[in-house]
Amino acid sequence: MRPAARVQSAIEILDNVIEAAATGGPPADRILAEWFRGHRFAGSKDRRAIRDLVYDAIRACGPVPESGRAAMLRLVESGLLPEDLFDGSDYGPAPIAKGEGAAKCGVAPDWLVARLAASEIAGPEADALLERAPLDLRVNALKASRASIQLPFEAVETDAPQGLRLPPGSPIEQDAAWRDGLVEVQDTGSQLACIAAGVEQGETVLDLCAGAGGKSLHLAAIMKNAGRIVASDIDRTRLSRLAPRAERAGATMIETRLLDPKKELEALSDIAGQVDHVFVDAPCSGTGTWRRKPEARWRLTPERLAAFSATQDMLLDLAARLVRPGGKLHFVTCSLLDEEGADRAAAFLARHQDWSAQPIDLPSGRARGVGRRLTPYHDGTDGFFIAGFVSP
Ligand SMILES: C[S@@+](CC[C@H](N)C(=O)[O-])C[C@H]1O[C@@H](n2cnc3c(N)ncnc32)[C@H](O)[C@@H]1O
Repeated sequence: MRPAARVQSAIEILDNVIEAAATGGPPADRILAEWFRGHRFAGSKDRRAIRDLVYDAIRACGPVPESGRAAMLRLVESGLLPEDLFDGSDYGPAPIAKGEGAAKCGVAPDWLVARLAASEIAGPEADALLERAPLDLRVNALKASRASIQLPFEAVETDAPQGLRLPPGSPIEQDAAWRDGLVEVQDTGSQLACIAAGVEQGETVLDLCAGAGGKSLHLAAIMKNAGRIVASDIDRTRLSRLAPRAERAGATMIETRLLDPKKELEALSDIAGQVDHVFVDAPCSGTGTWRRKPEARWRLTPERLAAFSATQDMLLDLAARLVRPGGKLHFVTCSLLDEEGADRAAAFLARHQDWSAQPIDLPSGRARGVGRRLTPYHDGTDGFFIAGFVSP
């Protein structure tokens, strides 16, 4: 494809990304994958170039752009794309009209920039939310160790005990080490959140919002497969991905429970008040993962954010009913907003005055309220908030 045709393709894809953000449609990576499936003539170099154009444009536009073309013009205005590619050629974009405006640049929509600033994420802390994320691995201690694993990529050790960082785009999923379950793709921040929980061998642990089990697998490795992990979620599709992953990883201690929304306690009533440690990796806005999903900031609204906070409160209260006397509860979100972090932890303690906060002992991050916060700028990880509580 000619460079101008690639730009026009990126414009069309961006139109779909913008529409999906407004209507709750698929994320950008799925829209790209679908477009490539329908346009087989695009070779691997075309695909890479188009993907880069789309993601560069998403990162460059703070508020939702009016159109894919306006988003692409933002790249021209910022000096990241030559103007002469808008040449009006066959399959290329029409020439830039006099006075035609580019979309607004910035970190996020204005309301969200203000909320981030109120949570002390501004300047370089805010800019770092849109950098490209590295590719982090966790060596699966059930099958291998960081000291002895051999990988065909240059890898550097991270702050997580079994963490490795590879050059972005390393095709790890084609490597035997990944296929045989010796390594898992897991951001360092996510690894540190599991380490911070301090689960121990022999315990009964509930991973209340387990999703596809990224953290359940890590908790099983920390516990050396000794004890019991109940992994629950309301999302059947995500939860169904856990069993094959656990098998690959050799994690034999995990059982899954599908929950009914609003009736979560019913499916967990047999372990209510008996769990040594409940881990709540709560659903959130994902402001800490914009490096991987930059279009997520176009999807968020003040109403959706308030709904996430309410769900987090509900899940924390539910978790408190499941923990045994003297047991522990850890609350984690991949958000940098206090309304999904320090404020939720403080509100929990205000509602449960007989519980106490447990300090988070980590080499990375900084104290935030009663918990700890990791940020892309300060820690080079996805953004996370982690708080711990002990039951009376
Ligand atoms: C941040 S994700 C979890 C990611 C997962 N722990 C991992 O490490 O891959 C949050 C999860 O919470 C789940 N969730 C949302 N509402 C829930 C509820 N009421 N009860 C349990 N899980 C819920 C979502 O389906 C989603 O999978």
